[in-house]
Amino acid sequence: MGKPPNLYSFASTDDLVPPLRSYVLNCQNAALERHGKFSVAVSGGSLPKTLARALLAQGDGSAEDRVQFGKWEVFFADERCVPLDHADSNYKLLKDELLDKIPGDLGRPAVFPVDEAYLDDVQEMADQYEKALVSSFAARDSVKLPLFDLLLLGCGPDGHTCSLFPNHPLLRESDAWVLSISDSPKPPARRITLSLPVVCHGLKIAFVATGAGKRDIMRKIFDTDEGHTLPCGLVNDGGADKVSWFTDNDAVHGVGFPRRGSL
Ligand SMILES: O=C(O)[C@H](O)[C@@H](O)[C@H](O)[C@H](O)COP(=O)(O)O
Repeated sequence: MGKPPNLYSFASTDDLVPPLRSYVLNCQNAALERHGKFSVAVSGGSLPKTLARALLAQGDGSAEDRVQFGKWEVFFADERCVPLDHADSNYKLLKDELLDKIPGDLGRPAVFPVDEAYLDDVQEMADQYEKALVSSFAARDSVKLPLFDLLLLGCGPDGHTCSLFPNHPLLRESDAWVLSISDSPKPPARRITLSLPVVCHGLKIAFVATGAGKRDIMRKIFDTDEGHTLPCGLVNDGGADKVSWFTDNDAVHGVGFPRRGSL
């Protein structure tokens, strides 16, 4: 097993937002230096709201603290098989919370939503999304797996992440980059998701988990053997010290796993 993941904990979500911004901007700046683009995959749930707070905040005016949205490529770590303007759509969530609020002078990200033409066929939707990734990544880097500069993920109360659920056969998928699921325990049932190997391959992988509702699952993920079998635990093990958790004290109350002091 590789090095342990980094667990950061802050007094509140308010206190988590500035370090999350610094972390994302460090990833952005390193990516821009490396290849002039910043490829990000984003989940749904509570993440887009917290992310928007971090990225739309007033910066300190320095070059390093500038969000260069015009150089971002935004993909979806998972998506629900619904129209893009549906209340359940992760694209709509991100658009409402963040994309529509980006000030013009920060540039417009290139955003890659799922193709609505395939709403009737979730497997085809996954295949088409994989094709979009192939065009963006394989064409650029001729890689076996897409290398996201950063994946921004949430953690469900059962330990799921993206639309990878505990004990689901999708966890064993090792070939496809994008998978379909028709029996998601969290509604809606039909979704697409990045595969576990793609998530773990990311250059940096960040989880944001806040609130007392996450306490039990955080203890399980970090302090028990069973935690290593849960999707979030599998990402911890597969991604090792590329993984960072941004949590508040409520979420990690009683967790024995050592926290890291600062970024
Ligand atoms: O579309 C989805 O359902 C999400 O991508 C899912 O994986 C989410 O990130 C977690 O369920 C955590 O959600 P919360 O942050 O709202 O707890």
